[in-house]
Amino acid sequence: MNPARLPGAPFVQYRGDELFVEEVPVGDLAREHGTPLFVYSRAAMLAALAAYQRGFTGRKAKICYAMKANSSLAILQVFARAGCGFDIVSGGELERVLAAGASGGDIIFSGVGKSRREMRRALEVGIHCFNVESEAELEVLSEVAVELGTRAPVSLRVNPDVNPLTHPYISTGLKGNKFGIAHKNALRAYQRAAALPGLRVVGIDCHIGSQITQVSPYLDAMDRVMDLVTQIEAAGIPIAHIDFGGGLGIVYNEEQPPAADALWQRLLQRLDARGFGDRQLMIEPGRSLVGNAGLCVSEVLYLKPGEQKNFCIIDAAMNDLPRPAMYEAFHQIVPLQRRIAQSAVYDVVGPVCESGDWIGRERTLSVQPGDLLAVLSAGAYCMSMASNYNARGRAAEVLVDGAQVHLVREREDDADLLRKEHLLP
Ligand SMILES: Cc1ncc(COP(=O)(O)O)c(C=O)c1O
Ligand SMILES: N[C@@H](CCCC[NH3+])C(=O)O
Repeated sequence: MNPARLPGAPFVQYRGDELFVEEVPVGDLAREHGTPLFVYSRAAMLAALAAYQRGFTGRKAKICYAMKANSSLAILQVFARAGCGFDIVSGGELERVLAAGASGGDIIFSGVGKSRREMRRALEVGIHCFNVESEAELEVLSEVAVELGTRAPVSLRVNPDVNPLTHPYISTGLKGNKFGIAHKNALRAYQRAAALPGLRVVGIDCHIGSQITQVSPYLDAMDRVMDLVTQIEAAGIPIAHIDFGGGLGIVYNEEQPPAADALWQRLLQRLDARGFGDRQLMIEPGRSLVGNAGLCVSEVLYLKPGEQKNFCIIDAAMNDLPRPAMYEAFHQIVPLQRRIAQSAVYDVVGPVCESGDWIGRERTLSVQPGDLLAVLSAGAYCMSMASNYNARGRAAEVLVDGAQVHLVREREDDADLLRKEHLLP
């Protein structure tokens, strides 16, 4: 049966009719570790990173993995060991990335709602900079830094009002979004930052959205950021680095996003043409580094013919794979063992008590109860958004490295779920 390779799943392929991740049959992993089970390919992550590194050859650039995409410790370790920095959005992410071996100087801190406690801790560990998202946050950060007798390095996240041409829930750089400081107020905010006693301006930042599959929104945002840098520097405030955020899309179905190196070739041409090519650059990719490197294995529990539809009920659910419920997102679903047998059209759903608990709609599958399925492109925004809804423990995770398998997260059991709660007297 062909094709052996699956679109959007590098390092995942059929050998004969059996699905492998790198050198390992995925079915063996499910039998050993149970389901639902996330499986990641280390080689796929490093290949995705290498595309960015190629794109920046000969440039001053720092790749800061946006760890919200997948903050499992082993994945952070892979990127830390490969020399990445990290984009974080909470004190929890800060502690995780430090635990995985990153150092403070490799970390940038984004997010609209940083608390004083989070700011203090980030200053104590010497992070590279705060991406500040409002004028009010500038004031608070300055106060916290003064209390600690230091100056906080800041980069202001500007909202360029550019449409990233993606799902509205994951657009962040439009006027109506909560993120960043409006383009028209940015100069004023920089002047305020430069005057505050606890701040040191180091850069400018912008991130317009996620799962972007076209180059033009990046070019538009870049133009607006470069216009601003010119204005801010004319006002006497030097900008040491420019951060263009993340957002590059991946293949879930039939998308055709540019490769990271091709995208950056285009963007660097524009930067060079405008005389900004020798600046220190930063980027914050998340999904494009891990999304296609992971899959989730699930067992078929029941087949349920309905009046209007057939349902294929699997043991993974919206608490494990929230993207379909949240964004009507598409993930490919393939069998671990291909077979020539009669197929039918199913809605693939989980056991959670919500009609929104579906993983795939109208999929043609040849399945029986007990079969194993793989939900592809599940490396980003799946485990990191997983929940315990319906008192379901979160899945286990394994990382495949060639023929080696590492269990990197154990399955949460019922005792784990009860641990932090107290009965009334
Ligand atoms: C500030 C910031 N940087 C980086 C990212 C990473 O985005 P993506 O996973 O689309 O690359 C996000 C998420 O959209 C973000 O909010
Ligand atoms: N969680 C979103 C991406 C959000 C990006 C964070 N700003 C997704 O799965 O597509």
